[in-house]
Amino acid sequence: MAEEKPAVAFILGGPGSGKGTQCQRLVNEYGLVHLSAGDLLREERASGSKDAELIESIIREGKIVPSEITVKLLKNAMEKNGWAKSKFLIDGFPRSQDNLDGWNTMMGNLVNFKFVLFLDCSEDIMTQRIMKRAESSGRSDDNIESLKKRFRTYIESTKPIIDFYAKQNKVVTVNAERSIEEVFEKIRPHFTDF
Ligand SMILES: Nc1ncnc2c1ncn2[C@@H]1O[C@H](COP(=O)(O)OP(=O)(O)OP(=O)(O)O)[C@@H](O)[C@H]1O
Ligand SMILES: Nc1ccn([C@H]2C[C@H](O)[C@@H](COP(=O)(O)O)O2)c(=O)n1
Ligand SMILES: [Mg+2]
Repeated sequence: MAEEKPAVAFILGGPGSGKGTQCQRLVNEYGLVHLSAGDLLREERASGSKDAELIESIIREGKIVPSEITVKLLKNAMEKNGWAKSKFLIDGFPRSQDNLDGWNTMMGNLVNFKFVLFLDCSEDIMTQRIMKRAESSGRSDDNIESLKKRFRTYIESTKPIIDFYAKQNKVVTVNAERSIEEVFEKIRPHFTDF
C-alpha cells in the first residue's frame, strides 16, 4: 500500500509578524509539528557544518539561503518527526522562487500541501516587535540594519510567492496586528480540519 502523505501548511509573513508565536499556539492546541526554516538554518550554522559560514553571512545580510540547503534540512526534520503520521507547519518557507522550485522538485509529490497562512502586518508594528525581541533574542539579525535588509528581501522575494499562491486561492490571510490571542482566534478555525 502507498505510504500516506503528510499534511503541510506554509506559514508566511514579514519578520516579526508572529509566525513562530502563532505556530507555537497551534502546536499546543492541535499537536501539529512546527518546523521553522530559520531555526533549522540557525541549528545548522551552530553545528559548524561546511555550510555554517555561508548560512551566517546570508542571515546577517537578510538574504535567503539556497534551497538545496534549506529543503534538505526540512526533509530531514520531517523524517525525524515521523513522516506520514505528522501534520507540519512549515514556518518561513518558501521565501523565494528558488525556495519554491527546490521544494517542488524535491518534495512536491511527497506531501499533501494544504494552504499558506499569511500573517499580514505593517512594517511599523513588525519593527517595534523585532526591536523589543532584540533585547533578549541574541539573534545576529535582530538589529535595525539587518532588519531593513530583511524587509527588502521580504517585499522583493517573498511577497511574490504569497501572491502566486493567492492566485490559486491557496492563501488564508489574517490581520496579525492584533494581540496574540486575537490573532490566534482568527487562525484557529482554519486548522480544526487540517
Ligand atoms: N500579536 C502580537 N502582538 C504583540 N507581540 C507579538 C505578537 N505576535 C508576536 N509578538 C512578539 O513579537 C516578536 C516576534 O514574534 P515572532 O518571533 O513570532 O515573529 P516571526 O514572524 O517568527 O519573526 P521572524 O521572521 O523574525 O522569525 C516576539 O517577541 C513575539 O513575542
Ligand atoms: N526559507 C528561509 C528561511 C530563513 N532563512 C534565513 C534568512 C532569514 O532572514 C533568517 C531568519 O529566518 P526567520 O527565523 O526570521 O524565519 O534565516 C532563509 O534563508 N530561508
Ligand atoms: Mg520566527
